[in-house]
Amino acid sequence: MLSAVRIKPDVYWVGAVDWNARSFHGYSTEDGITYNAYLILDEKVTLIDTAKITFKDELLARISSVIDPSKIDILVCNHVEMDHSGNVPTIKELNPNVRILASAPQGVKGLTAHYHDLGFEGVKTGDTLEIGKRTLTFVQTPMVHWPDNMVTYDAYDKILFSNDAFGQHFASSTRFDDENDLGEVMKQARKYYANIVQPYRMQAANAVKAVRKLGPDAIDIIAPAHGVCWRSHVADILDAYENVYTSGKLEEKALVAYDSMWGSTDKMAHAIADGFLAAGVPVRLMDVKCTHISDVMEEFLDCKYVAMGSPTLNSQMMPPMAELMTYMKGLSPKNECRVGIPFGSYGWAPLGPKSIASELEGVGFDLPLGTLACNWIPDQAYLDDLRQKIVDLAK
Ligand SMILES: Cc1cc2nc3c(=O)[nH]c(=O)nc-3n(C[C@H](O)[C@H](O)[C@H](O)COP(=O)(O)O)c2cc1C
Repeated sequence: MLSAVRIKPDVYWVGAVDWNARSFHGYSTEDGITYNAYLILDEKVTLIDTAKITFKDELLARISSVIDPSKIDILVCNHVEMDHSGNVPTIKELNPNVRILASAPQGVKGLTAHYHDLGFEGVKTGDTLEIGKRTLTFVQTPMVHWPDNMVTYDAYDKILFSNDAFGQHFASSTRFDDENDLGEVMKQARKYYANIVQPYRMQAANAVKAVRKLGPDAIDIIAPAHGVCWRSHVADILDAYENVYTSGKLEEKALVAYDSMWGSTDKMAHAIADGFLAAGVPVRLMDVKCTHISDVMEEFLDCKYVAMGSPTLNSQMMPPMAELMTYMKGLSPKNECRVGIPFGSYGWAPLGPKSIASELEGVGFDLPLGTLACNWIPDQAYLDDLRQKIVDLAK
């Protein structure tokens, strides 16, 4: 039976677990997804967020295990995206008098565009709403991940309903960080940041500042809209957001991502990786034929050295590399300290590696070695020289 999960007295997780989701708008979700909604039983019964429309039955079954869903008085919509708002019309149908709150003006505008005018009410940063013994405080967090995003703080229970911030795509049968392998949860939190929140680094950093402002003892639980709730590792996830994800600090690490048709660019990739290892720099080598672009971007997040390689195919780079370049540009990882190493093989005109170079330059990379283009198949002397160039660069 699908039941609600109590996360504090009178506060329940009533979301849905999408065990089989393997792609979320192009992001690979090997561990599945959850759509988290939270129910607060107070004088005014309040629901925070809903779930994707296809999980209507699961959402309603979990709510029904504690209360008749038509008794929901207030629905707080922290984010317009349909994985959270998909069942807003469902709740409205069940109780036409429900008050539906979203950020002003973007949340109200966005919900109206998605579901027509259901009488949405706008709230702004610092606005509060008494629902009984609890008072909810709203803080707008624009662009974490859309312009409408906001978080809701419940000071009575010390819960921050953070929506996309601090989320992870991680389906599990338990609802808390400490009930799961922390390494796996942190890895998914990092991948989530790298693929969803990264373009809005400053806004995410501001959201963390707003959380810090609440004070060191203000939060028992961070309850995001995806993945598990942070209870035992609140400090760890705040620290990761502050000091790793949003800090812009780069580690002495290297990523080598590439494609190859006949093995020449692959040989170059291995020589580059060997060079980094010889210089004592940890490296990850990722052939994009067998590595998803969202995994490449997770690795990319705090790498100082980024080597990207492609042979030349019909005067272009290989399409899987072009896909990665487009995706990387969208995530706008501008960082003037990042070192780019474009490389690849060609037959008669090195346009594959050259177009990689111009894409890397376009996102602000420094290219100290220029474009490393090899005509046809690299021999051992070429590979030794390439390896040495990397050693010299990294040292
Ligand atoms: C379908 C095809 C199209 C190619 N088009 C070009 C091209 O437009 N310009 C060029 O310089 N080389 C071209 N080449 C040659 C490759 O770039 C060359 O074989 C290179 O060494 C392949 O590197 P790889 O072993 O890493 O795949 C082409 C090769 C193939 C198979």
